[in-house]
Amino acid sequence: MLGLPAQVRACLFDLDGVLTDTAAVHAAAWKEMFDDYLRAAADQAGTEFVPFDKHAEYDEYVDGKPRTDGVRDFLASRGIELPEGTPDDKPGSETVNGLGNKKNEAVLRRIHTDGVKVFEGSRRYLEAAKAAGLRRVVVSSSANTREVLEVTGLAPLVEHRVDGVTIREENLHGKPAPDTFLAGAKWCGVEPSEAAVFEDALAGVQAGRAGAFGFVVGVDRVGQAEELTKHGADTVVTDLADLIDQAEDAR
Ligand SMILES: O=P(O)(O)OC[C@H]1O[C@@H](O)[C@H](O)[C@@H](O)[C@@H]1O
Repeated sequence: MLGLPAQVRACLFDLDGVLTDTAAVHAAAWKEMFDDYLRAAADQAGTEFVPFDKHAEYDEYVDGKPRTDGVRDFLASRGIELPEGTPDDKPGSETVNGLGNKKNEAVLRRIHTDGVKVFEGSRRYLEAAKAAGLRRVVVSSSANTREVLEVTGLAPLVEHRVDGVTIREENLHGKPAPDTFLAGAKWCGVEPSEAAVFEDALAGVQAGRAGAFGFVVGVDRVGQAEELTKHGADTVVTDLADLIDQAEDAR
């Protein structure tokens, strides 16, 4: 059904880059924050400023992960370790939370000024999944999931959210650990083998593989089909509507 194996009863959708065109918005906000930090650090140390690469470094160290994991993992790749701080640290203070808060200001500013675009093929897929009686949960690392689902009008198509707020409140491991997707399947009352994961991030398909889900759909928005397959995708599409079309063609 809908391009999924017959045993699948629940769909676990990532948000940024799968349902909404917000992966690039996040990447740009990360770059703005990291470049300010790296430039100031290089000035202070008298070393060369090496900017954040919003494609290669974003995909490898940041994409799909909870905010503080993204800060920590990227800085570690540059040999930098900062104190954790606390969630209410002033945006821009030199802690993992302070830098994360600054990135959040940047992403919210961009969301409010530029708006959020929904991938129409994804809206069509959500509607088809609802009509087919499949369970529908959004599983995202973003603490801004609720707001994004509301401003885009996708909220009524989604039954439940496991997001950055849930991760913090319930102390879950973020992607690439499978915990958030497992929580989504549990909420639906299905086994992981009866759930399909839809992901555009390498950390996300990796979580799908780690949780032994019934099917992992890699959504390739940036030309990384091969990497998605290597990290755990069972199939790769460029648009969720392709799955509907493939299923119709196969009839
Ligand atoms: O900073 P937020 O909105 O809580 O989002 C955390 C992460 O959420 C993921 O969905 C995005 O792929 C990442 O780019 C983002 O950094």
